[in-house]
Amino acid sequence: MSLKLYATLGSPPVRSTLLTIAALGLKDKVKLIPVDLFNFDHLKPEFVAKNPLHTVPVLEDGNFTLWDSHAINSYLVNKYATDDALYPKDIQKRALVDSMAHFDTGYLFGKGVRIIKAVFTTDKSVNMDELKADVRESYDILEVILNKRKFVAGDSMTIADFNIVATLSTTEVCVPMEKEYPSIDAWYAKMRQLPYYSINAKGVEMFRTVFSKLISQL
Ligand SMILES: N[C@@H](CCC(=O)N[C@@H](CS)C(=O)NCC(=O)O)C(=O)O
Repeated sequence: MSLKLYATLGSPPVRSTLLTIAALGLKDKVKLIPVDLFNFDHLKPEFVAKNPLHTVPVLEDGNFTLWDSHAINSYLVNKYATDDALYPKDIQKRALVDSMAHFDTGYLFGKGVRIIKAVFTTDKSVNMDELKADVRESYDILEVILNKRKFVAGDSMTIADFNIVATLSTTEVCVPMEKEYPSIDAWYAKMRQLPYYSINAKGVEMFRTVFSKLISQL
């Protein structure tokens, strides 16, 4: 096994993959290659050759290269897990996991990252109130989903929970929740109890430090 992950801990998608790696017990088998977004490592030709989207995370498994945390996480479970709990083989259960991956990409992370990009590039042209309202709408949607399920894609924890917890804990830094979300809170408490949750918590604190400094300059 020769696994490499191109990563930076501040990134929510990277953290979802690190949570997946921890859950699978692969931590000691994956070599982390740091990608410094502030140094524009991700725009260097050698990185763009691996991932034309120039995003982290990127996984290399031998000669196989894969980008996008959702694809990486499902690949890791498919290839290395001893059971299918984190990405069920049952077609309908798996479809629910996939639907939450798309919710992350299109809504929660998709909306939140627009704020993050604006702050990190000191782009003053965006309408921050509109962007924040979009993220808050995603919180409302997530509350409705979690009102009916114990975990984001059903009654047991899957890789979708790793994506959503990594994203939500980050968007919360940029867009604090303004009302009560009892179902999100109950789910969040379960996720925080994971023995390896500190991987995410550490990255969120790194993100908070940088974000707070930059937002004060915007
Ligand atoms: N859908 C992708 C999103 C990855 C993503 O946008 N990563 C950000 C860091 S949080 C990034 O690398 N941005 C650099 C860029 O867009 O050039 C995934 O889940 O991996």
